[in-house]
Amino acid sequence: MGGHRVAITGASGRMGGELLAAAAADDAVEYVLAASRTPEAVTSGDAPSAPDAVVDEGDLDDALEHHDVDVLVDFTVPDASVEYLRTAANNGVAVVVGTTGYDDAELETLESVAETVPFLRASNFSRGVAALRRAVRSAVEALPGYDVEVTETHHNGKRDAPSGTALTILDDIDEARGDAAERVHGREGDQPREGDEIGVHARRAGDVTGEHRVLLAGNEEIVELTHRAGSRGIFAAGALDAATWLVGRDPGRYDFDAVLDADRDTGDTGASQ
Ligand SMILES: NC(=O)C1=CN([C@@H]2O[C@H](COP(=O)(O)OP(=O)(O)OC[C@H]3O[C@@H](n4cnc5c(N)ncnc54)[C@H](OP(=O)(O)O)[C@@H]3O)[C@@H](O)[C@H]2O)C=CC1
Ligand SMILES: O=C(O)C1=N[C@H](C(=O)O)C[C@H](O)C1
Repeated sequence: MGGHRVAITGASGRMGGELLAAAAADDAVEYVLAASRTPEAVTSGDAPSAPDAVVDEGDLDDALEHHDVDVLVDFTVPDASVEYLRTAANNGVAVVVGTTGYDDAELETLESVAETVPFLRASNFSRGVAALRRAVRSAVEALPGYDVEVTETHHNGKRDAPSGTALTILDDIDEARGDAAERVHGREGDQPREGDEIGVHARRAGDVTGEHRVLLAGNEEIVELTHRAGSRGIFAAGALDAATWLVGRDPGRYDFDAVLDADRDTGDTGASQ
């Protein structure tokens, strides 16, 4: 076989479960170590997605070496994630990170692992959002002076707002405009739109997997670009593709776009029939 060995932190979470299922179906993955602060809650036994081993988060350090892990995939919460990544870096294990909601200090610590190991972080591992980002950059460049508003909708269990993807799209818009616009979160009372500010709206409802919408309006016309995730499986599959791509690379920071570029070169677009 000769695939690689993956550790999944936060294995008891929504994304953790999806990653276990995707890893079980991925021929490039030879061995799965699941880690959690609640290992008893991790899918185990005879379930088709059951990992090869489950450890408590406190045992992660020893387990990475003992189970000869190549790459750690983390979708958890910022403070736990920073600790998991430090542990991975100390063990020379590559890291793929999907967690969102870091503050600036946490981000700095997180990114320092790239000095030691290959590190790839993305706020969204879907191919469709990568395409949405390209479309948004192109529309913003083509429509200078148009008003822009960004709206994201997620399930009622999501902690961070605005979503990591919305923040990435806002950064993309700033880059395309060559300027950092003021971000107005929600709107209430006597608060008309001013200058080139960008309105940002976060909605939390039901079990919505994730929707991102960018509205550009001006010149008596409207352009709306929307991505809707149909399942969390797309994020898990993207993260595992990134893990496969990352194993064996030099220490440093890598982008999900590089993974997608490599897939396009080989004709693997991830599209189901
Ligand atoms: N980049 C991308 O493509 C995507 C990113 N995400 C991001 O992934 C992250 C996880 O999302 P989701 O799976 O829905 O969240 P969940 O709340 O379902 O899972 C979070 C996981 O983290 C664990 N956890 C929570 N708090 C702690 C803590 N203090 N110490 C250790 N472990 C902890 C939970 O453990 P326990 O089960 O014991 O509570 C659980 O396993 C979020 O930041 C989300 O935004 C989500 C989807 C796609
Ligand atoms: O928490 C989620 O669910 C998601 N989080 C990511 C984000 O914050 O952008 C990606 C996706 O939208 C789902």
